[in-house]
Amino acid sequence: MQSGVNGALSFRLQARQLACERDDRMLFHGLDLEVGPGQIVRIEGPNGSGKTTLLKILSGQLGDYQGELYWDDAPMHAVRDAFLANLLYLGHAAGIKGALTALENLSWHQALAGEAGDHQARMAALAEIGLMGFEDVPCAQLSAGQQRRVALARLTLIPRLLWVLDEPFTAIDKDGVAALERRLLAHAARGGSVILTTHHDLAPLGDIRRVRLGEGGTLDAAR
Ligand SMILES: Nc1ncnc2c1ncn2[C@@H]1O[C@H](COP(=O)(O)OP(=O)(O)OP(=O)(O)O)[C@@H](O)[C@H]1O
Repeated sequence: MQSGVNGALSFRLQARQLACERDDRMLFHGLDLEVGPGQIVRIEGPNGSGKTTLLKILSGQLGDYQGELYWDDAPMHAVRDAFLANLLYLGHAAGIKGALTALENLSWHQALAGEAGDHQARMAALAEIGLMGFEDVPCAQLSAGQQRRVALARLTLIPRLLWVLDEPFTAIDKDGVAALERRLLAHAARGGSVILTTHHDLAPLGDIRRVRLGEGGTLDAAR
């Protein structure tokens, strides 16, 4: 597996026969999934069907499930650090600290990711996401959509092959949705991959695959 988006890429996240139960209810079972360079996978399903739970399992945040995860054909537990070095996870909540400014939040996230980063790059990322002029405002004073935009600036600042995005379009306006769709496609075109959930009706996102979680643990996979 190569770790640079600009290099020749070959990586693979595989899930085999995943199953997860919550409160005596099977969210999903028998789930096989494979994601590699250039692919976008959308996890679909009604509220409570297990989409967030699945994304957390796939991003290594939960251990209480059945089945196996592999990164580049190696069991996840054996290559966890290498996997995490290639992962960018954006959760359902924006993950922004309200007391910090947009710039400070980005510095903080870069530090957490082990990325040095610089002021100029952060300013450019905020400009790209439409937040020029708001860089020194405490995020608690930004709107929900602006806070989400600060979170999304991490996609620019923290280079990772695999993006796992839980409802990334939440609170984003129409232009922002279109810009994020373009960004996802561009990431895939450069050889990255995306696993996402969204309740939005998206424009066709290239060669997107869909995995649908249903009530009672049913599972459909369709293109
Ligand atoms: N830590 C937990 N402990 C117990 N039950 C949980 C836990 N986390 C989630 N659940 C339950 O698992 C089910 C699936 O939750 P999850 O958040 O994965 O659904 P979702 O498909 O992402 O829903 P939504 O579309 O509303 O975001 C829900 O019924 C939820 O109550």
